[in-house]
Amino acid sequence: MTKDDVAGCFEYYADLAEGLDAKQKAPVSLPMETFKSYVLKESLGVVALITPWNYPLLLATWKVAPALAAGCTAILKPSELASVTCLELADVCREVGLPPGVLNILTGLGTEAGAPLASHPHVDKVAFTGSNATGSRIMASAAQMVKPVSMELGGKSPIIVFEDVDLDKAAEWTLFGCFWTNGQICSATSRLLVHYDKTLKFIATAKSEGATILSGGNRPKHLNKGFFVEPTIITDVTTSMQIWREEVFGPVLCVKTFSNEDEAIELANDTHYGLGAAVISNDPERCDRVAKAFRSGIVWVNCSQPCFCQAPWGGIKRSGFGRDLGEWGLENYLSVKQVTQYISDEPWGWYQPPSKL
Ligand SMILES: NC(=O)c1ccc[n+]([C@@H]2O[C@H](COP(=O)([O-])OP(=O)(O)OC[C@H]3O[C@@H](n4cnc5c(N)ncnc54)[C@H](O)[C@@H]3O)[C@@H](O)[C@H]2O)c1
Ligand SMILES: NCCCC=O
Repeated sequence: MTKDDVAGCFEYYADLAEGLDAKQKAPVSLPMETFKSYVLKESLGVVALITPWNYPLLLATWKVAPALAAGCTAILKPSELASVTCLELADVCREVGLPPGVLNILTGLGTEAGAPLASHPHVDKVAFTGSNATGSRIMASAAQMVKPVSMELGGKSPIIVFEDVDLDKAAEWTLFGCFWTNGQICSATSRLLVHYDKTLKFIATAKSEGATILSGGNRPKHLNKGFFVEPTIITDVTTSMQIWREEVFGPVLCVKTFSNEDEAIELANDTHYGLGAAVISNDPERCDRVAKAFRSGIVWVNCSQPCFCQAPWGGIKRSGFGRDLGEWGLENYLSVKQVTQYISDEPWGWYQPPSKL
C-alpha cells in the first residue's frame, strides 16, 4: 500500500508542477492606475528535508515530491533507524533521469547529520517531520539565520464517540484509529471520549469480539525479544495523567466518558497538541459543530486516519505549522515575489520641475 501511495504522491505533484507555469504572473489589483503588479512563484532554493522513522519512504515522499515539483534542490536526511528505502528512492530517481545533485540523501545520526544540515548557511529552508523535542531544537538553530522552517510534529489526538452511533462501526474506527500500524502514527486517535451511556455496551461489545479490555500493557508472552507491547486500553484516567497528555507512539488507547457535547469538546481540546481529531455521530449537524470546534489541523468525521495526498496535512499548537500535501504542500517550497511596474508616461512628480517652481 505504501508503494502505491508513494507513486500516487509523485504523480500528483508532477501534475501540480505542470500547472505552475499557468499560475505565474497572476495579476494583483491595485488602487492606482499608474501601476500594475503581478506575482511570481519561485523555488525557495536548497531545502533540507528531515524525516522520521515511521512510514520512512512515504513521509520522505511527502516532502521530496513537492520540493522537486517546486524546482528546489533537496537534501533528504532520513531517520537513522530507517534509511534504506530512501536510498532506494534515490536510485529510482537516478534511473528515471533526475539530474545529479537535485536530490541528495544524507544518512546519519540526528546530531551528526541532521543538526549540521539544519544550521547550514546554504540551506534556504528546513522542512521537518518528527518529535517535538527535535523540532524545537531545529527551530532554535534556524532562528539564528532567520531561516524558514515547517514543522510536522507529534500529537495526542482525540476521538469523540456520541451515543447515537452504530456500535460496531464506532468500535472498528476507534480501534483502527489507535492501533493501526501499532499506534506508531503521529495522528493516532489515542484519547477516546465516549458518551457515558454507551460505555458499558461499548466495552461489552469489544469483549464479545475478543478484545482485551482494561488490560494489556505488557510484553506479549510469546515475544521475548524485540520491542513489543500488547494492545493496551486504559480507563479511569484523569486529564492530568501523563498517559492522557503525552504522545506514546504505541498501541495505547485512553478512555474517558463525557455527558454532553460541550464537555466532549472541552476534553478533546484539553491538550498542547492539535494534529488530528475525530468525531463519530449519526447527526450531521453535530458533526459540523464538533468539526468546527476541534482545535486541530485535521478532522475526521465518522472515520479516523484516512489520508489523501490531495488534502492538507499538518497541525496547530505544538503539533507544528505549515502543511504537507495538497497544493499547500507545494507552497511550502515556493516563495512569492511581487513585480510592480510604473506604467504612466508622466513623471512621478516628487520633485517639481524648475519651470513650475
Ligand atoms: N506530524 C506528522 O506528520 C508526523 C508524521 C510522522 C511522525 N511524526 C512524529 O515523529 C515522531 C517520531 O519520529 P522520530 O522518533 O523519528 O522523531 P525524531 O525527532 O527523533 O527524529 C526525526 C528526524 O530528526 C533527526 N534528528 C534528530 N535530532 C536532530 C537534530 N538535533 N537536528 C536535526 N535533526 C535531528 C533524526 O535523525 C530523524 O531523521 C513522533 O513524535 C511522531 O508523532 C509526525
Ligand atoms: N497515513 C500516514 C500518517 C503518517 C503519520 O505518522
